[in-house]
Amino acid sequence: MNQKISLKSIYKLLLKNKKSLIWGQIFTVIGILISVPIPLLLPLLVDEVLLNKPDFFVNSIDKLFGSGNAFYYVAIVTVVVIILRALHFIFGVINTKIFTKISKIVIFDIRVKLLKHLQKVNINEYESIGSGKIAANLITDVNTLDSFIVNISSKLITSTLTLLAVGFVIIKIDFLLGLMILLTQPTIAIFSRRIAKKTGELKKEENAAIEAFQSNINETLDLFPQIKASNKERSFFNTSIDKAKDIKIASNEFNYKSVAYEKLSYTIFLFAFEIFRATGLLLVAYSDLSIGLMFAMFGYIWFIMTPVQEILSIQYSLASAKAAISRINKVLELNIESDGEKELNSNKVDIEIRDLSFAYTKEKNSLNNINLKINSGEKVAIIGASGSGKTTISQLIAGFYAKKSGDILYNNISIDEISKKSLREHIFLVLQMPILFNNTLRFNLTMGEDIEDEKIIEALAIAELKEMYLGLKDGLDTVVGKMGMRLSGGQRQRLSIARMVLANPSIVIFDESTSALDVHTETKLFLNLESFLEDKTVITIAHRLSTVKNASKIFVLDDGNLVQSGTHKELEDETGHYKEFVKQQLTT
Ligand SMILES: Nc1ncnc2c1ncn2[C@@H]1O[C@H](COP(=O)(O)OP(=O)(O)OP(=O)(O)O)[C@@H](O)[C@H]1O
Repeated sequence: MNQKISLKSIYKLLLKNKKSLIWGQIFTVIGILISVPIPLLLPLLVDEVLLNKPDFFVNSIDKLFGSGNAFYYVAIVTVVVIILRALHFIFGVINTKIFTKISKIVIFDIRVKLLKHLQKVNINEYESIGSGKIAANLITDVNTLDSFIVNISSKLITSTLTLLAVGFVIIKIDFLLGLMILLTQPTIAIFSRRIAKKTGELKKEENAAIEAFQSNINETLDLFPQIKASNKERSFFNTSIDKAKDIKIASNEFNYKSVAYEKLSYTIFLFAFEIFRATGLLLVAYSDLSIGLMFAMFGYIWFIMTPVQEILSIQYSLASAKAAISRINKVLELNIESDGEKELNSNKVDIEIRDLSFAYTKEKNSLNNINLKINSGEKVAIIGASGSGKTTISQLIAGFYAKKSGDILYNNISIDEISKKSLREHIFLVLQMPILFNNTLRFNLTMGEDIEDEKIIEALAIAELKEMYLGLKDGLDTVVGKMGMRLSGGQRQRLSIARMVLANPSIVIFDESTSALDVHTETKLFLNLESFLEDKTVITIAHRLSTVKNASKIFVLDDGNLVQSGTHKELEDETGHYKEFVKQQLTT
């Protein structure tokens, strides 16, 4: 079972980069030590130079470089401040580089973990979440974790230490004003956050309106020909106009209110700032706070804004990280495909299905207690009404879905004990609607395997595609388009058959794989395939009597149950579904 992720496991992943983490923290502390005195330096010159009360700075400069006039002292301290700011910038960059790198390593580990898990997930489990959500987990949720990791690994420690250092300095300068600033700033920051949350809700509403419009317009444009054909363009476009109207309302609300809220929180900060300034002035007037230190205090009010905001933002970042972790874990919780170790060593594979049941959902079984045998080299057919379970049984034989109960045996080895890789090397499922990659014809035929062009063209000829291939300017390098859009349904089916020829499996399952072909092409195709399929086991799911008739065994499914089996001759006179099927075919 794949281990889920948690804050603890992320912490452990972070600790894997201990050395970098320690270096990062050392640079953090150096950066703080450099930055905290900055707001103090120039304001102190007010007292020491302008008000002529030389103290630590003037005395130190005199001792080190000799004495001078006001310009001389101000120039030296300004140069020092600029150097300190430059150093702070450099350490900040180094810090960001270290922590970003650590975070990217951790995030990469999480993505690999997810991808490795997905690779082994059961198809039915995978379908329960859907590709859209899985992609969102891999991209958005992992990105949320990324910013969380950067926040906790760098900002949390930097901000806390900065706040402690500044807190110490301002309380030391003046206890009352220092305490006031330390208590008021977070209160204002919390208030601003609340306001930001409201803005966030308005933004969400705007986004929802945009998404609704986007999905509506996408569908309308995708289905435009059908909409036109049913003379419904006016009603569809009116719905789009309504959705556009929703954007207008939501956008208007968000845009003006977000600016108003932002200005409100800034104004409240300015109120507090003015109160601090007034307190500072009074402290200068009625106590021993110097004018220079008062200015320094004003500087620290601005200075601590960032760390306070950052510490508060971690709380939100933590909440979104927790939500992202739980969504990512939903993917990691998906059951993985059972995989055995036994290999199918022979090209002759007998299949036996024993008491097999399967369900896509909890409510209903799609297959009930199926028992059947298919010997190596046999050509069998499966028929049944739509939804009777034909595709399901073929997918189970090919090992795509996990059975609910019973067993499938290949040369007497249970499906649970066989390696899925070995099983799929022996079985090829030719689907009715093959999915193609937005890649070249060559890639779609070989799936990236290195196969000589001659062999590929031979397979195309067997699949009755040579003529189409000869007409392609770029030959095998022609891009067939997303989902094979540039090929007709019949060409896609034949391409899948050519893929099967190249894969050369022992068992071939045709799941209505020639349904889009005309009878003439279908006949030619099966004539071409005859010698290729001679020694192979062939399971054909078909609706046409002509395809089924010559099978050595016909299995008839009805609502997930195997209701009849035998040859055409045996079944045609037997009362039951097959007789009905033959009658229906003859009348149509
Ligand atoms: N991915 C799925 N999730 C949930 N139910 C499914 C899924 N695929 C098929 N089913 C259901 O399982 C039952 C059997 O479907 P299956 O596709 O095997 O039928 P079929 O005989 O191949 O039908 P058709 O001839 O129309 O292709 C149906 O009731 C169908 O609705």
